[in-house]
Amino acid sequence: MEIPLLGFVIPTWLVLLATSLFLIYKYNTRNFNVLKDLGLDGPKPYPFIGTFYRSIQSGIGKGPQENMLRYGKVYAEYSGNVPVMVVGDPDMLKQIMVKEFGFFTNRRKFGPATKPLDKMMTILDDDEWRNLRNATTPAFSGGKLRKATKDINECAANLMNNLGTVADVDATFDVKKYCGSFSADVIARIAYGVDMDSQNDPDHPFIKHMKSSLDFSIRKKPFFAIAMFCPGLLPLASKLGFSFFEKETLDYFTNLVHGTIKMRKNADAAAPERQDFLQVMMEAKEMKSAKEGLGEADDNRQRKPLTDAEVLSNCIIFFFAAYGTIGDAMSMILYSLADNPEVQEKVFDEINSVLGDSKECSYDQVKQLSYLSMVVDESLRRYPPALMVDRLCSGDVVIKGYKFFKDLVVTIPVYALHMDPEIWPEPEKFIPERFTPDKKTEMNPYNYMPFGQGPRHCIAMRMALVELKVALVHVIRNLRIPNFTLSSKLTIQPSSSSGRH
Ligand code: HEM
Repeated sequence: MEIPLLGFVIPTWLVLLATSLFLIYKYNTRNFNVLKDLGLDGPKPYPFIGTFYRSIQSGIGKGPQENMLRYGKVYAEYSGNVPVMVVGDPDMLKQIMVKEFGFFTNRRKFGPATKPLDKMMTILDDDEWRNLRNATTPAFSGGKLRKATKDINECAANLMNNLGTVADVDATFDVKKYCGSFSADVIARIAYGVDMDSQNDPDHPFIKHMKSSLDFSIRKKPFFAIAMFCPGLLPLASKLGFSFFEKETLDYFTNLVHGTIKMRKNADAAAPERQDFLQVMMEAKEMKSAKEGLGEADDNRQRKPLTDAEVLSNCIIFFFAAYGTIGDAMSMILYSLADNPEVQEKVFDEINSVLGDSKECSYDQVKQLSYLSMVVDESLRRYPPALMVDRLCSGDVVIKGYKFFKDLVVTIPVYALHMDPEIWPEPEKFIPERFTPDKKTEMNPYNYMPFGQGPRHCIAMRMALVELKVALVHVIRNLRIPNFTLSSKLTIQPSSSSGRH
């Protein structure tokens, strides 16, 4: 059949195709005025990809940095066709992350959650999240961390020995792999009581699975590209079997966790009771410790027992969270020290004066390393492992004249905040003195948030900081780092040639 139009005869299939394309286009761009109507400016969105092309052009962290300079501290982005309000204004962030937390408790979802990761703390909502966070917070108390410092020291000594050994035979090597393994060994020991030693075995299945999980190239992770460009297609992609993680990887971690739980249950009843993360989770499942150690997010609601799925999901996610973030943070601190030899020397001197002859760094000594602390803070400012965090709005609320509505995604551009020249003069420069104790007291915490902010900030923040500092104590005390390229290849001079002992 053919349709006459303006003197031309057009085949029906062509008319149907054009109409379908037009309707798809209209459907896909239907939200493009939502934020404009609320008075927000931003880069021009395109059908299907929204404004994500800006991040591809400039880098995931740098896109918002450039946009903030151009459109101001509150502006509009589109993730595919999903409206996203980017907020870099510290007063508004205080409202969103703390004062109006009730409206911004949850995070954005990237597609349907799949087993065994469907109950991870990072993606749970509202009361389910609160219950889990309250149950697990006691596992990260100061007392537990103090006890764990011995294990952290042993893993850090192992890291230093491995870096020293590899530096003797190989001028350049991938430092992130070693730092990530260090962190994985720490979490395996202090959270699950397992002596994993992935550092000494580069072919350890843990490392293989972790590396493949954290490879976000489009070839390896088409699901990631779909999540960024066309989030609307995620349910379909999920049904077609696409996922962030390979099945083999999830099976590996499931077996690892189940094996550890089984071992723990079969353990000698006379053995001293463990106090680690796994024990806290297992007790929360039995409701044994419901009364003690109420978490910071606790609002006295009825505590519910954790389910098997919650225990499994969260045991797995802790490995992922620890490997990627600590590996990134530690590599970038070592890079900063190599790039600033005078800072490295100062850190070296401070470590020696605080530790004296002691081989290990105690929890109290960690607190005395004030210059090292400034170095870590500055490196996390300059190179935050999490470039942005987000919140999902659950209802209508007005903050500083801006209207937020249900299901609006709010992005907090951490990297852009940390690189704002109004707050951090010469932001590209590595200057630990930005974080002297006095300056830290005066600082607006909503301009600096490598671990997020408010009740949903990183649950392991204190542990991560102790881990990083203890690892640095062992490495810097014994090895000099003269060279480091940003392709994450580090050159280290071992103690024999550097004169460090
Ligand atoms: C340098 C290391 C680390 C950095 C920079 C980091 C950063 C972050 C950030 C930015 C968030 C989001 C906070 C927010 O939304 O306000 C987060 C959440 C989280 N992190 Fe970390 N993290 C680190 C290490 C770790 C480690 C070692 C673990 C586990 C042992 C961990 C477990 C988690 C969990 C479970 C959450 C979700 C908290 C919730 O939703 O309540 N992180 N982290």
